[in-house]
Amino acid sequence: MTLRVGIVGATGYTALEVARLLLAHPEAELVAATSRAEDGKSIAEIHPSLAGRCDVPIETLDPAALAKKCDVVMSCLPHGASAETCKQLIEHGVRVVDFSADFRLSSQATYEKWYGVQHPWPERIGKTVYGLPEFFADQIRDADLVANPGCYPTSAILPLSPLIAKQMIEANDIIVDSKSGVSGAGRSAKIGTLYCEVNESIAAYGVGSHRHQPEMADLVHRIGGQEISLVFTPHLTPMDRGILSTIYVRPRGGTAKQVMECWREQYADCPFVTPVDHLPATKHVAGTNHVQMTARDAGDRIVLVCAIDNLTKGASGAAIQNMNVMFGLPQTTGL
Ligand SMILES: NC(=O)C1=CN([C@@H]2O[C@H](COP(=O)(O)OP(=O)(O)OC[C@H]3O[C@@H](n4cnc5c(N)ncnc54)[C@H](OP(=O)(O)O)[C@@H]3O)[C@@H](O)[C@H]2O)C=CC1
Ligand SMILES: CC(=O)N[C@@H](CCC(=O)OP(=O)(O)O)C(=O)O
Repeated sequence: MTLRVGIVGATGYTALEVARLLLAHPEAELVAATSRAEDGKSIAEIHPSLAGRCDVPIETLDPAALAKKCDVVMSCLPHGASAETCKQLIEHGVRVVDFSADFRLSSQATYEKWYGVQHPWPERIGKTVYGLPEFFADQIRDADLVANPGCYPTSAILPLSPLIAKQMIEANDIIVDSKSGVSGAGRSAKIGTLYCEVNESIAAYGVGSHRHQPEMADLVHRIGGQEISLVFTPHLTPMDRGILSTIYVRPRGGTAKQVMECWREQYADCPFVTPVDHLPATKHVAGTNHVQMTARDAGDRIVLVCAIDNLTKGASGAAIQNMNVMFGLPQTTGL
């Protein structure tokens, strides 16, 4: 039976990436798409790269109607708005992958501090599985709601967690320096993402205050069993898509070679995570769900370098991977 997939927030970049990936998925099909602004158009009118390949109409569907049409809904909404929609969809019996940060953290207080809003459904905080099948596939399988990871956190949690779990690095001395393509900021116009602002320029932002810092710390703690403290600095770079994270850690006696061995053992059965000998670049993973990472000795530190595509493994590819796990398909189906 073909899985019927719906998208809420169909005008955005992650929605386009879900639609693109579903075109190649042999067991799932996009059947419904909603938006507040573009009711009555087809999804290909909003995303011209889909022309001739996908003509799903964009409709105003209430959660009950959407739930009836779908086996799973991708909630591609911003944080805050997403939680309320997810709640209503689940109450109407459909399973949901939430792209926002609303259910990723394990504490309501941390969410409200970093996001500056009251949580609309606090009962589910700490009771929603984090959508990283590399660690949580068993819980994802039966979940009604999956909190799809943030893009930057994916690029830090995957390299760091096994090293913390094995106590190979100092837990309180970690620097995550990340660069992202502009699609990470979403499709709606903001001055900081205009061509003239980002072209031929790289800039740091959110220094010491970016909301992905607590997500990285929370998840590495949950997976690795040890509290960590880290500094995270994101940068906006003049490319469409991709994230490169350069992570500075202090080894507890080991070497980069041992880090690579640890990763190779940890991710041996994970089809999308590849420790590589070369220095990964965003181009090596662009448009794919793959994660490449490597480690190098550098004085009294080890430097970890991890590349992902923010729209694929950082968002929509991960969501399809999660959907596959939820419905008993191989993780790689359609990816
Ligand atoms: N871009 C990326 O690389 C990543 C994004 N994410 C997360 O995925 C989600 C979607 O991101 P992305 O596609 O980039 O975002 P976009 O800004 O491109 O699209 C978001 C969509 O949500 C709808 N929307 C916006 N505000 C509201 C609101 N208040 N209530 C209801 N609907 C609203 C809009 O549709 P309309 O106005 O037509 O209703 C819009 O199409 C966000 O939570 C984002 O943080 C996660 C990882 C990576
Ligand atoms: C380049 C850029 O602006 N990136 C976004 C992160 C996108 C993302 O993953 O955001 P959520 O955690 O909200 O889902 C940012 O820094 O806000």
